[in-house]
Amino acid sequence: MIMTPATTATAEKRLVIVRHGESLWNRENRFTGWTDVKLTERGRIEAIEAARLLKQHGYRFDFACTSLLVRAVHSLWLLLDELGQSWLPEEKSWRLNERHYGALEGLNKAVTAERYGHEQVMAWRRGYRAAPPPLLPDDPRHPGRDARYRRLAVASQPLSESLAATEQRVINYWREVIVPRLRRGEHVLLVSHSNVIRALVKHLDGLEEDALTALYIPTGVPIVYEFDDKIAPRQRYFLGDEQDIANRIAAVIRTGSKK
Ligand SMILES: O=C(O)[C@@H](CO)OP(=O)(O)O
Repeated sequence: MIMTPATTATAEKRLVIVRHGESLWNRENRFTGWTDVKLTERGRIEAIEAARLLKQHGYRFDFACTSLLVRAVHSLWLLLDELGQSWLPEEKSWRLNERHYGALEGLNKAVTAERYGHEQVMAWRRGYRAAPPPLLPDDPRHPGRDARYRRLAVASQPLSESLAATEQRVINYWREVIVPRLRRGEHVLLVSHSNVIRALVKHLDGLEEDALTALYIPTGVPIVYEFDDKIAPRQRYFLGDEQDIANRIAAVIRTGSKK
């Protein structure tokens, strides 16, 4: 992904993607997935700082979307508040939820690597086809037991997801909700999760599966996409200070080793 200064805040068809700020389980280095974990104070500040950067460069939005998980919802609300756009129409969708990490949710990533081996854990975390071990059908964390997923068809309630499966639902959302709005010239803000953003970037940039192992998404850094009339990406860049972004990416790469 290239990095350029934001000189085109008024581009006609634009999507800005922000990964939610640090969550309690990001801090503790635990697999999170569909577990609904709150932001840390640092995570709240990251969301506010992302909004300040957008504001400073003149970004405004017509529509915002996020997942059904509070770390993303609260990040969006903090962003909109700081942008002075809390009135914006917004939509929450399970399709923008983090990848379901199955039976790994709650486990420390470094401890899991000791138990299953580093290679296996990296295949689950950064590979494309490997799905983590699923939840058992009677697990109290089964999505069917959670009120927010009650209207979701049983076949769509995951017990674990590979990145490929995550990509499918994310692309459905992209095609059904975001593309029509971009075609109308709307500016869309999407606040979501690491693996949702990796899946969407793979799709938009036409990345090969192999390239995914090196694709890391820092928390709270706006990723800007500008599109042509056919909604093909014309430009994409991180917004912010290059060194700061490099440090944040390095911090994400280091996750996995902290107990
Ligand atoms: O635990 C998770 O839900 C995700 C994001 O924090 O982890 P990873 O980056 O390892 O895919």
